[in-house]
Amino acid sequence: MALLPVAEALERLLEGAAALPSESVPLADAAGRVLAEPVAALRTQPPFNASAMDGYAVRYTDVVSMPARLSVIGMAPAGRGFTGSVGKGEAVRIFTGAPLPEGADTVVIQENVRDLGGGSIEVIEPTAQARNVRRRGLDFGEGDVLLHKGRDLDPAALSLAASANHPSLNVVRQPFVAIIATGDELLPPGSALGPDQIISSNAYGVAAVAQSVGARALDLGIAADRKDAIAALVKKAVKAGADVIVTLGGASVGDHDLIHDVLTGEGMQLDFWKIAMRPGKPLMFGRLGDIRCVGLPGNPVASLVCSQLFLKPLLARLGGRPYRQDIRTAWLGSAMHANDIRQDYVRAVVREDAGALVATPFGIQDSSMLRMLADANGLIVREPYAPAAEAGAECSVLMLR
Ligand SMILES: Nc1nc2c(c(=O)[nH]1)N[C@H]1C(S)=C(S)[C@@H](COP(=O)(O)OP(=O)(O)OC[C@H]3O[C@@H](n4cnc5c(N)ncnc54)[C@H](O)[C@@H]3O)O[C@H]1N2
Ligand code: MOO
Repeated sequence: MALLPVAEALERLLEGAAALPSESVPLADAAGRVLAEPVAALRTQPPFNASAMDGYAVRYTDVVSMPARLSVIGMAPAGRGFTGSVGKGEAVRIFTGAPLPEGADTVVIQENVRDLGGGSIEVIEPTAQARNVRRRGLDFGEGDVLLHKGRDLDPAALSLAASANHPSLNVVRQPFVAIIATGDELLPPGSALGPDQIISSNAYGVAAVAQSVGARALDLGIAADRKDAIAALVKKAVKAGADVIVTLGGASVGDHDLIHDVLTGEGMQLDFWKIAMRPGKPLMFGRLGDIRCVGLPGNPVASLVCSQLFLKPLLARLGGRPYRQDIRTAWLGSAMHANDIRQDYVRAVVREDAGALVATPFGIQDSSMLRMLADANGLIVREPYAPAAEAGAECSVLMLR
């Protein structure tokens, strides 16, 4: 099978990927979710003309000339408005958030009032009409559309929805990813390893990639290099309701690379397998009914770079989130060789130098080397057959952090 260009692979992987159906969640569980529909206000806020300060509700015409002596006829704390009316020469003691009593149109802050005792006050500083009053509906009116479909429910959006009297919200269902590692050589972190064994590391990074775009990840553990063992975990993923099944390893051409056979045996229709990319050549993609199957290469760096380039945009789409890779222009910090047929993603340190970005690739790029990926903050993207480039030449960098 010819190697598929990266852009075409991404296009095929994203084909038909749209926001999943909505579900209603209580506000307390809605942080970070994506609105499936607009949110309109179920009430007006504030619902009445309200005092913005602690002080005295007065008639402006009474406090035009200073000092102005007024008699206090009642009290209006927040939550318990004064039911009478403020007449000429009268004031009501009022607190922040309380409804402005009938008759009054202005609030004088208490710092500008002298208490004369016996229910009398003297206003000693001039004020403006309607000062310290929040008009009814200042924030929003009933029926106003406050939040649009697709809005990420950040702190302000959540408090606004609560204030608009929504106890729950319709949000896009979170994409659910099941992750299956494969390989006889793999054991989970914390294991006592035999001489031929290594730690299964990929699932942790891949799950974090999924979570970074709001997906839920279920790590189904490690299947031995046997078709029945892998098939059992694939069945488990299907039963769990996965939207996406991610397999790790076994995607290449070796005798123990069984993923393709197992997935097609379970009913997957293969879309593509093997792409013109480094790292990540053996990437596989297919559909098992509505479930998308992404076969990531086993090499740890290939697993994570493919997750960044393919899994992240796919899950973002399914989750109703816009997503764009952060690609910037930089100068090369050191020379690079001519490239071959595979689009290259080269681990690099990107730093700012006199207002410009300089990207310096690491000398070794073996796709087993995780430490260098963790040290890198960007990937220099080199087109297939890019000619050799000198230090100082312009390049594209996909920022990782
Ligand atoms: N003859 C060929 N051999 C290989 C080719 C090829 O085109 N022809 N492609 C190479 C490339 S490129 C890659 S990438 C790897 C990927 O192969 P697989 O997807 O089949 O991965 P495995 O063989 O299962 O494992 C490769 C490597 O990664 C380690 N591994 C696997 N899973 C995990 C995990 N969950 N956590 C940590 N490390 C993992 C595994 O132990 C191997 O060392 O194939 C090349 N070969
Ligand atoms: O794609 Mo592989 O990751 O080049 O080693």
